[in-house]
Amino acid sequence: MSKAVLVAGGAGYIGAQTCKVLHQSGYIPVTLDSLVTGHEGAVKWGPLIKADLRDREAILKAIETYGITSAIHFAAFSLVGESTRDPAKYYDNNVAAATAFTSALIEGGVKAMVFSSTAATYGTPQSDLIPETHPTQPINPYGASKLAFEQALYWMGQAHGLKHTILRYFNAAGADPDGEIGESHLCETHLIPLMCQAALGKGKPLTVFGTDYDTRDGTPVRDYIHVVDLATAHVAAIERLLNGGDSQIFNVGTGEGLTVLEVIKMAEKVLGIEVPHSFGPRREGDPQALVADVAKIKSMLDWQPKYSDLETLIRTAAHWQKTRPY
Ligand SMILES: NC(=O)c1ccc[n+]([C@@H]2O[C@H](COP(=O)([O-])OP(=O)(O)OC[C@H]3O[C@@H](n4cnc5c(N)ncnc54)[C@H](O)[C@@H]3O)[C@@H](O)[C@H]2O)c1
Ligand SMILES: O=c1ccn([C@@H]2O[C@H](COP(=O)(O)OP(=O)(O)O[C@H]3O[C@H](CO)[C@@H](O)[C@H](O)[C@H]3O)[C@@H](O)[C@H]2O)c(=O)[nH]1
Repeated sequence: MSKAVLVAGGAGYIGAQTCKVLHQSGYIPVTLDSLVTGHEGAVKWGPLIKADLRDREAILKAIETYGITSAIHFAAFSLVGESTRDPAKYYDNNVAAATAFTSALIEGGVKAMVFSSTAATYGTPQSDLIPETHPTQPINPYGASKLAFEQALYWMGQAHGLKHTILRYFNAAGADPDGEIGESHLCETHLIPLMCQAALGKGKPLTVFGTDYDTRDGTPVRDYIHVVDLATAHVAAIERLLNGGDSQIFNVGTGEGLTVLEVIKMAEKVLGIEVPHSFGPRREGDPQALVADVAKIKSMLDWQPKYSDLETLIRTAAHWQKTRPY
């Protein structure tokens, strides 16, 4: 069994962390990334091939050079707001380029693939906990593009025998506990990094988007999952496929929901500093609550979150924001 895994998007936030955990688990992560939103400095645990998802020749050459038999696909655009303004950009990269990438993998004889999907495929939740069987009715082009590729992958798997695991992440957060890598998006929209930047005086005061939701304190509820726990879920998923496992969809979250104000209060306690914030209107497209039902991944992948308590999420995210080299 080859130990080399092709990681498309390995220079990004979640991809780089997964490369680190792959390396710690005895694999060789081979990153394929155009660096459109990623960072060369985040690729530390294996080679970097600077190429686009559509670069068939580069993909086939990588497969041959490193003896690759499995891949993880992180490379995508993922800004919900931008997707509503420019849906074609999202279908082009997240569906068309992803399909070209997968075709090249199949041509090169790759038999196993893990794909980064999202809770945004579900749309407005119809239950407190969202199981994988929940209806998928995305309410923005980003979620729709991820769902469209899930479906393309299903049919390509049926036609060509490509076994795949779809991981639907809830809210990725936190940073490498060793401080080597972390979240560094040029256009940052996520709560936890923006909150840490505000607290550390490195960014604008935070605006809390909406206080009139039907939740404990009026602010939206999310299921925050530490990036290291996400990374270990990918390694478990690839190992299951390499050991003959069938194609499956898994939620990746904690099963616990936290409001925006609970996150801010914990940050003030953990960091011992005030988070400057004000209250604004709801952000368009934000669902009231998104919390994963994680029974399936816990039983079938034998996976448990270890770093996703709110204190560790905030400590690691804040440490990264204080010291980050990129
Ligand atoms: N961050 C979250 O909370 C979250 C939640 C659910 C799902 N996801 C999914 O996880 C994946 C990774 O997210 P992230 O936050 O690490 O994003 P990121 O922007 O940090 O990483 C994406 C990486 O893919 C690369 N890339 C994009 N398009 C490419 C292309 N056509 N060819 C080659 N490389 C390309 C970028 O340069 C970047 O390094 C995405 O697919 C995203 O949709 C993220
Ligand atoms: O400046 C900010 C930023 C965010 N929020 C709130 O914080 C929560 C979390 O927001 P954010 O960190 O932007 O994440 P989400 O919008 O929930 O989306 C993330 O989580 C989804 C799955 O749950 C993924 O599909 C997306 O890719 C990923 O960005 C939401 O209630 C926002 O309204 C604020 O109040 N102020």
